[in-house]
Amino acid sequence: MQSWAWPGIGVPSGAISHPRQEEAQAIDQELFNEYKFSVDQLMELAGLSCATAIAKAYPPSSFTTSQPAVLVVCGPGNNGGDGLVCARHLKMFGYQPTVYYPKQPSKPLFEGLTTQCKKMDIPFLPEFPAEAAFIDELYGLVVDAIFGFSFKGAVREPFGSILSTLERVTVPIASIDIPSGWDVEKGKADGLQPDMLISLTAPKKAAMHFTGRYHFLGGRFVPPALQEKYALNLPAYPGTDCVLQLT
Ligand SMILES: NC(=O)C1=CN([C@@H]2O[C@H](COP(=O)(O)OP(=O)(O)OC[C@H]3O[C@@H](n4cnc5c(N)ncnc54)[C@H](OP(=O)(O)O)[C@@H]3O)[C@@H](O)[C@H]2O)[C@H](O)CC1
Ligand SMILES: [K+]
Repeated sequence: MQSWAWPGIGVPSGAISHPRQEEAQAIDQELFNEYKFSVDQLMELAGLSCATAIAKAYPPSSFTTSQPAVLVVCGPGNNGGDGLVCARHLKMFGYQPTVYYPKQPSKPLFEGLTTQCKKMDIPFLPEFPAEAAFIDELYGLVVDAIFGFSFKGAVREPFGSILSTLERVTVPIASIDIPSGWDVEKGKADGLQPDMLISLTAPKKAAMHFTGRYHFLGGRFVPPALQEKYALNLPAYPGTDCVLQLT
């Protein structure tokens, strides 16, 4: 299909920008404070982008498990919220998602997203599988929605153990925004090495260290003036698509 841009968004001639951690957080804050988006709005678009990118890279027919079973691991912040939205859309798309959500914030946004998933018969695991082999046996894909662009420092439990198990799984991992455990700018050579990365808004600096097969851009909600202010130089999304394959 031919690519075209919405009026007002030029097709950039240079390379896509890779914001640093502080820039990514500043863009996020500006979307909320200056542009008056609500978190729920952007999270819905972010999570839908993730489910859409996953459906493009891993259609249900590509699964070798008896069902297109997906384990979605959610962290305590907004990256985890994107994971919950992604799980709900995956279910709508015909996948069988299961969620693991060990640190559930008592905030209406996350409680609402959790209820929505449960009412769609998406199971929540009470414990994380102890062995990577169990994950390989039961699921054809893992969605990593543990940490996004606010991750800092050494990983604290229970996420350290979860990440060390995920580092040993052999089924593909799709990371939302940042591979969890990675420094947002420097990456982590001995950390999780996902097969897919879905960068939201713009790929963060760490994305330059991504070596997996599929890199998608999602979160098609950044107004042109904000793209220009931060010189994001985003490529044009194809037609009305909410995702764009970068590699
Ligand atoms: N503009 C956009 O593109 C949008 C992106 N979205 C998604 O939001 C995340 C960023 O969300 P945020 O809530 O700011 O942060 P995180 O999800 O990355 O993580 C915050 C929580 O993680 C805990 N944390 C941080 N470091 C560690 C660590 N070393 N060990 C354990 N836990 C850690 C932190 O805990 P605290 O105790 O420090 O509070 C937080 O609980 C972005 O990446 C996108 O995925 C939005 O959905 C929409 C807009
Ligand atoms: K992540």
